[in-house]
Amino acid sequence: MAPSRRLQHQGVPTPLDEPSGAKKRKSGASTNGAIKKQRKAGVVPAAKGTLANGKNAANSAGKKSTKGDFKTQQKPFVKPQKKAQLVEDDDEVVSDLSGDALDDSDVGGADLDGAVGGLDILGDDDFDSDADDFANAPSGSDDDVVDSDREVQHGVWSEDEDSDAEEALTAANIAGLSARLDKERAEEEADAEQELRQDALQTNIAAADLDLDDDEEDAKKQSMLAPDLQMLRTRITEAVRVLSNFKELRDPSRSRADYTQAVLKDICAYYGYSPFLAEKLFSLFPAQEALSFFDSNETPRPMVIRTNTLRTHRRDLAHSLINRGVTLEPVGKWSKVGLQIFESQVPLGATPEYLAGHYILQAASSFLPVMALAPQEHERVLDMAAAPGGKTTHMAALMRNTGCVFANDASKDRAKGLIGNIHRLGVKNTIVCNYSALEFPKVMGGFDRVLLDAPCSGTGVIAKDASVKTNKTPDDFLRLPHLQKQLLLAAIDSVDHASKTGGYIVYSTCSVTVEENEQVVQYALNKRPNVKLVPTGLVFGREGFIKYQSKRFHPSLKETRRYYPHAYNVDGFFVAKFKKTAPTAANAVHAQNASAANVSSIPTTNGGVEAKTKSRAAGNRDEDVDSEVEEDGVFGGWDEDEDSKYIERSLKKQIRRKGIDPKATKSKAVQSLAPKKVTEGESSKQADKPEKSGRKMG
Ligand SMILES: C[S@@+](CC[C@H](N)C(=O)[O-])C[C@H]1O[C@@H](n2cnc3c(N)ncnc32)[C@H](O)[C@@H]1O
Repeated sequence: MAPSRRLQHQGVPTPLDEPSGAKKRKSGASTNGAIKKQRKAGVVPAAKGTLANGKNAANSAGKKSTKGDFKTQQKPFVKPQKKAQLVEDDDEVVSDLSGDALDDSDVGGADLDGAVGGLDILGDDDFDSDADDFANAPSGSDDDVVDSDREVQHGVWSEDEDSDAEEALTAANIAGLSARLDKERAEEEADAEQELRQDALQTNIAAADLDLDDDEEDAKKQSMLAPDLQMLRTRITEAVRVLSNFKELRDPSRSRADYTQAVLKDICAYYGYSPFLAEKLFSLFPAQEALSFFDSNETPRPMVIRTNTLRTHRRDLAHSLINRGVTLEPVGKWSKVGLQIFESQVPLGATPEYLAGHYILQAASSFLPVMALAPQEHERVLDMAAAPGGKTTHMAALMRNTGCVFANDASKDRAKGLIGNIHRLGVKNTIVCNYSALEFPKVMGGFDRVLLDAPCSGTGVIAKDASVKTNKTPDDFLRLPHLQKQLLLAAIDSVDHASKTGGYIVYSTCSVTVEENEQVVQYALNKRPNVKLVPTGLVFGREGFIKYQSKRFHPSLKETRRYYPHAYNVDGFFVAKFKKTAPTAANAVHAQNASAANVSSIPTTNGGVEAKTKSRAAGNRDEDVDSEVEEDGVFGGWDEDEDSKYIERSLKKQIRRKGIDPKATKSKAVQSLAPKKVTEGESSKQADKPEKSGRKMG
């Protein structure tokens, strides 16, 4: 469904197209075409070998056939007689685009950009929903450059009169897109044929036997290549149909569990998930919707760029890029700064506009946490896990480079990318720091707002990294939530409840699991009665769960928002917004310090750094994990009754990681990190007020 999806605005709920998957896999040839197309789009294929024929079903969602779908869905294109008249009133735009703002020195120079661009543009292995890989941005024909004349360039594009302007822009681009799709289709057919030949060779069918001009032969070969896919899809569709109307359609000899088990087995084979993850994700939705979710994970999301309003206006950026042969349109009415890219003749990470910091490549759903946080001018804001800086730089733009953003990340390597983006985008109100965020608010507190865009399993961005399908274990869904809970408490404790303008915390992940989202939020509500959930202010998104399997969450969890690829055509995401109403109690701070001491950050390929739970009893992590499960109870709890001996040991390890010999500095270093006994008054000072002697900034 790639092309039709790509024409949808992101964020606007779209009707589900359930049987779409069934349409997708009519033949081996279309499957091959789909695989090829996804490779072009830079999608990482899932692990091979999950299917009986040795092919990877995971990334072959039959996009080829959707070319036809796209055409039939579109109204016949009529070339616009008049050039688009665009009108814009950009709230977020900084009106003064002075020479200073565009000063080359702010751009950070080619070296820096070159060094950093990799993180932002060429993607990184880590999980970061912002770091799209546009190096493979498809290049197309020349004939789709639309309206490069001055009338369009000097038009004004109004957000408030959005529909006209958006339609005009869309129409202006659609001709090029249509032509390009035709060309792509022809190319894909050629590719598909080529791949069919290769696949046949791999499956030991003699190349000489292949006569692809012969229809009968062709059909025979195809059925030899992909019979299992067709069978699996049919079985999945049928089981889902029964599960959706179980009373009426069930075979009386089979229970719901029988059907579910069977369909999960087929889902694992068809899409390439581990049984564990397939079940976890399947259980989030009704059966039919789960299928849509799995299907949508096979389709790359549209490329999106965020206009840097510190440097330019969206309309100007759009026109510059259109003139370079980029086909684009506004991402949707919900954002004033996003542009959705359909096609580009130039690598989007190397345009002059990119190098001058006029935009950043950023997934649409990554806008949402910052929009929910809504940082205000002149505030003091903390971004706890900031690299590579998509959200930090968005915050700085909303704050119009006033106030101060502390952009922290535990990974030094990723912090380099963060610094690069800050320079390239002309951000001047930000200080970068490199702590484990668990150390806040000890490092610094008293913030008006804090964003915790937490390290997570990435189950919302499987379309970008199919390895998640197989590389997540049950242990990950204990360790990550453990870290997320501790980070969230640290975020809460770092906020000034008495802030005149703020007092807010936003928690977000690019994961859709309940363990990493509602359970973490519920944990924070349990541990910090001085916060409450408030509306995110986001205009779309599904309500968070207040009930999931045997778990029950506080009714205010309805204020949180879930984002799904199949529902909104954006990466899977979760956003919760808290308001802090009072200082954190002294005993809670003490407990937090003790608990945090038992979580250390270790580098991983997933989000850069993640938690390693320290043994709380006998140095055995499994025991520790088990005990957490017991303590978790309904909401996922945490026991602060820690053994000081182990806390101290953990603190020493922290000191060692900082390159200090704990023996040499024993008393001082350990004392400086160890939780202090404080009175209630002192505690609130410590948690809610900034420390004057902040360490290691910049
Ligand atoms: C989802 S990414 C953040 C993406 C970022 N907010 C953005 O918009 O570009 C999660 C980040 O958390 C960082 N991280 C992991 N554990 C951390 C910790 N204990 N303290 C601070 N940062 C941590 C990782 O290095 C990673 O960069």
